[in-house]
Amino acid sequence: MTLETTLAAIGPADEQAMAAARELQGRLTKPAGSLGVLEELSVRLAGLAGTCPPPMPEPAAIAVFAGDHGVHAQGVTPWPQEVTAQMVANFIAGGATINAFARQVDASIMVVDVGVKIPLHGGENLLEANIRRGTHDLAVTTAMSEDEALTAIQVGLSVAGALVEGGAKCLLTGDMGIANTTPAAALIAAFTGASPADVTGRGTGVDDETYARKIDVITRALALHEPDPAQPITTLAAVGGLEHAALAGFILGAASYRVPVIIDGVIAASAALVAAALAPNSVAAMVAGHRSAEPGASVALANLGLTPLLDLGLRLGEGTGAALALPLVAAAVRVLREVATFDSAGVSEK
Ligand SMILES: Cc1cc2ncn([C@H]3O[C@H](COP(=O)(O)O)[C@@H](O)[C@H]3O)c2cc1C
Ligand SMILES: O=C(O)c1cccnc1
Repeated sequence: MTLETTLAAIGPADEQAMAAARELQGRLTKPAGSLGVLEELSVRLAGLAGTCPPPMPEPAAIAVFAGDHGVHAQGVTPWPQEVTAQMVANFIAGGATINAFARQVDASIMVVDVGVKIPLHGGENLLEANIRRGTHDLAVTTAMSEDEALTAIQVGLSVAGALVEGGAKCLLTGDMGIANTTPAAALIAAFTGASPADVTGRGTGVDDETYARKIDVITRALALHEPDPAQPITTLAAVGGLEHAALAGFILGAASYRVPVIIDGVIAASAALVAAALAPNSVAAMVAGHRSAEPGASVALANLGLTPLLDLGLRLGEGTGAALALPLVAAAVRVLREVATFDSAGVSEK
């Protein structure tokens, strides 16, 4: 699928299926509204699937998109860039937190190299789709060309397509890329109009000095590029990252198949803003897994009108918050599929 045909395929939520889900929730053997956010989620998932009840989000597939960042040169993170490649090797070996969580929730993991600096070697769950070995420094020039951003989006679209065609009923976003909270914050500032100070966080846990430098780097980048949110690809190319671009494509791909996509933390949330700017209806496919400790994530989710399911103070990325939210998404659907109605169970109504 090309980006153009994908965008054209992303329609609005099905109002009839949503009305049916709302009506069914009111007949199930529990006080109406008593499942709070999960009821709203079930209604949204019915609207996405175009049927009530919607399918269970199983099997679920996580895609971890990895890339490096030229802005690392500005000293926005204490970690060396080679950690990106080393962590990709860890994902392939099954030893990272996301591997443990994926096993916990029975989701598959695919790792996609879209921009890692150091060449990676094999592994059956590694997709080698490197576009360039790290972006340029967004504080001094555009991070990537628009062609490169489009190619990365295309990789994300293809990965979503392959996973859904392979049977996945729910997609989960994952990321790995030392320094990638900086382009994420820059994208969130560019698309929401929020100030750099309000969207910049401490990423892997940077000290006060690095934190102040990060805000300054993002402020300078926005002054240099003057990104226009009405030009999403130009904005993405100027201040984004290759994994952010691929994630935007992945989210759009899920939306075009009308399959839910669980948004993880701040990197995925920034990519979700790109996706929404390209196809506003894609928001119907997005489920916010959790509220990352990165302040930009909350700004982005509020802008998208999404309520995060979990709030655990997570600030890891990799897809960890999305994985932990998966059982809640499944539970929300299971209610519509399995809970008896007052009528069928012979329970008296008020
Ligand atoms: C060992 C390690 C494992 C990680 N797994 C995810 N991240 C997360 O932290 C990085 C972003 O934070 P910053 O912008 O501060 O560099 C990304 O790689 C993200 O996926 C990790 C970071 C480290 C160090
Ligand atoms: O919210 C995230 O995704 C996140 C936060 C800190 C570091 N890396 C990722």
